[in-house]
Amino acid sequence: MNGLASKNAPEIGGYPVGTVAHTRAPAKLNLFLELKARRDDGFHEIDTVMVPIDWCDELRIRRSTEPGIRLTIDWLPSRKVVAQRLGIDDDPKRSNDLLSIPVGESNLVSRALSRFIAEFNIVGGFDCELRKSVPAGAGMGGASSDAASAIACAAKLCGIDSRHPKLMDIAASIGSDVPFFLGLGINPMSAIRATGRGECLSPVNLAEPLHVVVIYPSVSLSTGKVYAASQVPDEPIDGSEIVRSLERGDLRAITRRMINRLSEPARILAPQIDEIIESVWRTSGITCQLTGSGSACFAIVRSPVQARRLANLLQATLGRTSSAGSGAVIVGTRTTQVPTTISIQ
Ligand SMILES: C[C@@](CO)(OP(=O)(O)O)[C@H](O)COP(=O)(O)OP(=O)(O)OC[C@H]1O[C@@H](n2ccc(N)nc2=O)[C@H](O)[C@@H]1O
Ligand SMILES: Nc1ncnc2c1ncn2[C@@H]1O[C@H](COP(=O)(O)OP(=O)(O)O)[C@@H](O)[C@H]1O
Repeated sequence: MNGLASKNAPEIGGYPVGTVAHTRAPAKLNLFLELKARRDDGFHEIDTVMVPIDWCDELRIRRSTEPGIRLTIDWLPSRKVVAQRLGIDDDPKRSNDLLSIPVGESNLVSRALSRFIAEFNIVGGFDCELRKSVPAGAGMGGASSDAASAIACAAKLCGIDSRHPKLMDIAASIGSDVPFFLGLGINPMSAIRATGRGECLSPVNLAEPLHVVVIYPSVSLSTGKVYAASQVPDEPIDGSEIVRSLERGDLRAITRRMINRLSEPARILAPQIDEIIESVWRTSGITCQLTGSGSACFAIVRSPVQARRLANLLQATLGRTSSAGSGAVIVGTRTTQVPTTISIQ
């Protein structure tokens, strides 16, 4: 028990009941993603280089005496505004899948916290407020990042060391990308190379932050379906070259070495991706690439000013030309770090 416990609060380890941990859960981009082999357990051996970016969900977790997890979800700045940007109906009854985030055990926040409670024999439970900003099914790892943030907040609230090895086990059991967002043992870092099924991590020191424009069309893709439609190449490309370019800060070389082996299956499942890539090229002459299993794409630019300019240009063009007749969320942002700060209230 630490010295912050109030006199009347039940002592169940860590901070007292009622304490709230608040954090921002960043999205990620895959600058490089190669498939090395298909495994017998249904997963693929991959070689990927990921960067966390400053486009974040917000998560507040409160310790409670009541067992179990209670989760509420809302969109930032509001469901209505996000629906407008995507050119979709915001009425949950006539709903579309794009804004429907599962509550209950299929939400990775709930799943991660349930595992956490079981692993550490925690007395009581957690009340969670998740405010989504990162689109789902975008290849930006929103759900994985939320889960990692939930684990990190719960550990802090319960007085468990952030480097406790069980936290990594819980993370890996929730999803291949969750260990990356937990940032364990590589604290703090700006990029990471992940191998295995995504859980073997080694830090990459970016020479300088990268400025990016991210474009999310009104379509979400299932990671499992995209992997299922993918092909492992006969001669996979190695990620070491792009790692060297990132560490040198050579933007031209970085852009030249970016690849995503999941692009092909994702483009077949969602033709909007081609439209985005072509539109960015036509507008700016800059290479645009899919992140993860899609559907979001990104372009690396030289400065925040160029990011703003390109984002504005794309906002005008993509809305008009989209074959789906719908909008897109376009954000100019930059790389950030994981893990992010957790504040205690
Ligand atoms: C493609 C990537 C690239 O960073 O990101 P996203 O597009 O999901 O953000 C990841 O490999 C996704 O990791 P994650 O989203 O955690 O996937 P998981 O829940 O572990 O797996 C979902 C499904 O994708 C397939 N899968 C996932 C990871 C992997 N290395 N090989 C696979 O074949 C499996 O069929 C698995 O059942
Ligand atoms: N906290 C969460 N936020 C968003 N989606 C979630 C969450 N928990 C579970 N999901 C489910 O996981 C799916 C994939 O989530 P996400 O990580 O956003 O996509 P991706 O794997 O493409 O990066 C969503 O479509 C949704 O059904």
